[in-house]
Amino acid sequence: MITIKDASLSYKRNNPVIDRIDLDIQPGCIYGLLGKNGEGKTTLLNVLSGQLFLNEGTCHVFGEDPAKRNAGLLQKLFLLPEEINMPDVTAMQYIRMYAPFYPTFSHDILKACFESFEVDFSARLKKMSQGQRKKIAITLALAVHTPLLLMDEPTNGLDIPSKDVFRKLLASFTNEEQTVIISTHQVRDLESLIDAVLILDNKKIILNSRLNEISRKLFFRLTNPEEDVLYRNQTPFGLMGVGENTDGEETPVSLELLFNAATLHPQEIKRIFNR
Ligand SMILES: Nc1ncnc2c1ncn2[C@@H]1O[C@H](COP(=O)(O)OP(=O)(O)OP(=O)(O)O)[C@@H](O)[C@H]1O
Repeated sequence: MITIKDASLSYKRNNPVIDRIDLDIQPGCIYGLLGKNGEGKTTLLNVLSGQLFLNEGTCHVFGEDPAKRNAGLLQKLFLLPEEINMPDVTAMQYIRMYAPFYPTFSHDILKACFESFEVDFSARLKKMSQGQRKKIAITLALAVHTPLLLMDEPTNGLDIPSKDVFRKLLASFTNEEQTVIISTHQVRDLESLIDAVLILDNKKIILNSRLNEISRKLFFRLTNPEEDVLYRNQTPFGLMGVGENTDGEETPVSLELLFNAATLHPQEIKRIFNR
């Protein structure tokens, strides 16, 4: 449903942010998009939503080039940006400004989000805190219920209980017909929510894999110092490590260990995932 081929984008001449990347995104999955600061996550989400244009290569979303900004395609996708400039209207007026554009808009989801986030939808956005405004923005993103939902750091600014509410709402109100891509540094907020991981590093996609494939190919557990691992980290419980899973071990994926292993050893990760 998303196919990117040989794609490059530069803000400055001869300095691409993404460089000849290929990417296939399957429908019906929640993807976690990970990458260090400045690696191009926001840029990629903007390309997918038709707000930035590639210098080279092609991008197709539901078979169309988002750069053409056809209304039919724009109705099928929604980008929740990290920072949003909101007008001086009430939360409900804000939602009503956008709702008519999206044929998939769901009043049931809207009601559930307002109730769960406990926000006053008659309050003016300009008088809300940053976190309260974020809840309104997330509410709109979930309620439009588009087949493709792109979220840039959605949990930034949310308090701890609201992060939990966000996870529950996302899990309840997305279905197999929707694809969600969530860019974040808060990997703990994504654990138990995502089905697949994308890692952007050094201008390339160095991993695009479902969690079940990741746990088939890698182990994540306490290790002894002599063991051959890709990356390990001292924790209060001992040395947690990630390594190639050659014995059919079944261990839960740690996104933090995975990210460190992949960015430190991209070639090894490529070898393991291509075998
Ligand atoms: N409008 C712009 N003009 C010039 N350079 C830009 C512009 N927007 C982003 N960049 C540069 O492109 C690179 C990628 O930025 P981007 O915001 O996509 O990264 P990111 O992975 O989302 O970062 P972060 O995790 O810090 O939010 C950075 O080096 C950034 O400085």
